[in-house]
Amino acid sequence: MDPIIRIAGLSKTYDSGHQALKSVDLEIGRGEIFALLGPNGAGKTTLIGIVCGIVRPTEGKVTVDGHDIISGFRQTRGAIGLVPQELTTDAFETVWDTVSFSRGLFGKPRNPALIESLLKQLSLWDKRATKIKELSGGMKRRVMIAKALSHEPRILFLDEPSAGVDVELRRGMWDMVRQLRDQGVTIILTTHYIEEAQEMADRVGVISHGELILVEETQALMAKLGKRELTLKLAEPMTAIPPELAEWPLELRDDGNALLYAFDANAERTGIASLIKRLTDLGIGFKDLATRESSLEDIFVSLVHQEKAA
Ligand SMILES: Nc1ncnc2c1ncn2[C@@H]1O[C@H](COP(=O)(O)OP(=O)(O)OP(=O)(O)O)[C@@H](O)[C@H]1O
Repeated sequence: MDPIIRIAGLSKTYDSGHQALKSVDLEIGRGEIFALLGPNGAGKTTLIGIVCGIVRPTEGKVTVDGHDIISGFRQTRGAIGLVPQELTTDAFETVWDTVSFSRGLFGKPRNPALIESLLKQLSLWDKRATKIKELSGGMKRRVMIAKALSHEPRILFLDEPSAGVDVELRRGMWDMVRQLRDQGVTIILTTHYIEEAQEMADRVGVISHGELILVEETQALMAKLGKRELTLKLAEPMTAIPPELAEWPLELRDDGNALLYAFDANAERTGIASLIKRLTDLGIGFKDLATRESSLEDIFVSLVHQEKAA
């Protein structure tokens, strides 16, 4: 991996005494899409804020494209586009003006052709003369993306890009993020929509209580921790799982109309054949049977749960 961002021993304690980050080490590869997952208050925004030079670290070192974020602030901030969680833009400005102005803030010469192509790519071209306050929430969010891209950054941070965005727009945004990656932009996103990470990210990092508890390639993580689930639709509903089935970790679902069995797909013996034989012996009939792979969401929930328990 050729890292574009290197984070080493990064800690942050706010003036309140709250430790939001605990010795985080992380490298982000050039041109990758990296998703940072974690429950509310885990420290994601703090981490992004530090890399972008908005929050001062308490300890540790961060470099962006070889430049230190503190001594080389101008170079590092210029390389980064940030789409914050909160919409921060002047409500009375037009789309065109606000995006053009953002470019100027980075000391870049005017480039109307670039602004035009950004607005077209983000389906904002026909809104270019509209005031921000007259836009829908999803449009405002796209304006924030256009602003963040206006100075042609090599790295884009998206903090909760899908919050409050409908499904169709979300898909459109994912396409745009992939296009940017194809153009060589490195993308780091935080998300609560695990599906978003599963769909887009090359790697995911899980942060909990300020600690980075896991960093892994998305596909490898799914393969390693992934479980499969077998659902048996019962011919007759059940009120309780019979004791004769105690050796399988079963759950009743769908008001007793279905039995769920989670198994390790990589194990030599899945236990399915013996379960079905036992059900037949007990005269328990089923109408249908289906298996499904667990999602990144299941994996994430169990990881954070395990960490809490520890
Ligand atoms: N300026 C601040 N002063 C004191 N504490 C802060 C400050 N900013 C954030 N915190 C605390 O630091 C912790 C991490 O916050 P942060 O915003 O980084 O979390 P997050 O993972 O981005 O959460 P969310 O998913 O809710 O955005 C939280 O407990 C938060 O209350």
